[in-house]
Amino acid sequence: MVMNQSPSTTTVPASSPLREAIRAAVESVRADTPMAQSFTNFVTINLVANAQLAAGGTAAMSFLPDDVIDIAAISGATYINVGTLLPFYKDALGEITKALHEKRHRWVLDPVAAGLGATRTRILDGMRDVPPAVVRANASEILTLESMWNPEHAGPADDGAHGPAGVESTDDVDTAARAAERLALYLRSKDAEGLGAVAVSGETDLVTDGKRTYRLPGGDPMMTKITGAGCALGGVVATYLCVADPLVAALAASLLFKRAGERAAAASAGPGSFQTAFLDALWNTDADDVASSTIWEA
Ligand SMILES: Nc1ncnc2c1ncn2[C@@H]1O[C@H](COP(=O)(O)OP(=O)(O)O)[C@@H](O)[C@H]1O
Ligand SMILES: Cc1ncsc1CCOP(=O)(O)O
Ligand SMILES: [Mg+2]
Repeated sequence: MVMNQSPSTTTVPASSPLREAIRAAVESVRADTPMAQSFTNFVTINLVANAQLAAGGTAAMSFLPDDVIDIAAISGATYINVGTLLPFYKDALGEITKALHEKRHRWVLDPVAAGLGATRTRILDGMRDVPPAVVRANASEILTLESMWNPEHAGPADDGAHGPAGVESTDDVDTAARAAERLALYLRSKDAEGLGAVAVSGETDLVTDGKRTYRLPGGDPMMTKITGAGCALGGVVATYLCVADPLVAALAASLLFKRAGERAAAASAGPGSFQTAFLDALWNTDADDVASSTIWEA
């Protein structure tokens, strides 16, 4: 489906500091091969690592708190995903996120299935005071996490929200726009440098730092027919976070995925070949392709 531009948005000009920053992030990852470690779910862990490599970075997966905290010292950023919960996660994630916050080490959270089950809620609630630099999630997860974390939560501004979902979204991206902006402001209020961003994925992605909000059309519905496109996107946001600020990292990764999804759909015949084509497309999509993408500013 082709998404039309809303009359209330403008297109970010072809030549702009934002596009230059996105281009620089993509080039810098290709040139410097930064490492972003992950504590992620065991369904999609392989795709996350391969996507990070295909974007030009490197990967390291770990689940032992001491190890994750030690690796943070040589990792440009960390990716944390709560998709598949194991008994030890309850204590491990609290210990890790507290240490990352104390070290001012930047990390990305994918709150997979936020709102589903008391244990996941307890784990995410435990991150409220030590939050990440970037939250990357689908619309339902953003709506749930924002209402859980933000003391300024404005109530029913997100009319039409469907509440907690499984790993798939039951809400559209626009429904979560205000919540994403409030969540981004909350992240920034907790960051030592006042930086933070939220990336909401869907048919048209939304990326915001709470003050500026961008919409990124494109991609392909086939991206929802493989497991882990969202998780891999979170991992690649962490890869870009090694070299760029949270807003630019979230934009660069989201745009790379949109362009790669389009290429992969054109080159594949179904979910199996799409996943392979998608990794190839991440590898073959260059900084020009990413930085010249359509970007609408709200
Ligand atoms: N209907 C769609 N059309 C085009 N791209 C999509 C669509 N749905 C999701 N995507 C893309 O797929 C990737 C994963 O997003 P999403 O499926 O929302 O995440 P999650 O797997 O966490 O629910 C993102 O790059 C997003 O832009
Ligand atoms: C199927 C599944 N179950 C727990 S985590 C997970 C993967 C979710 O991946 P994504 O959020 O990228 O769709
Ligand atoms: Mg997800």
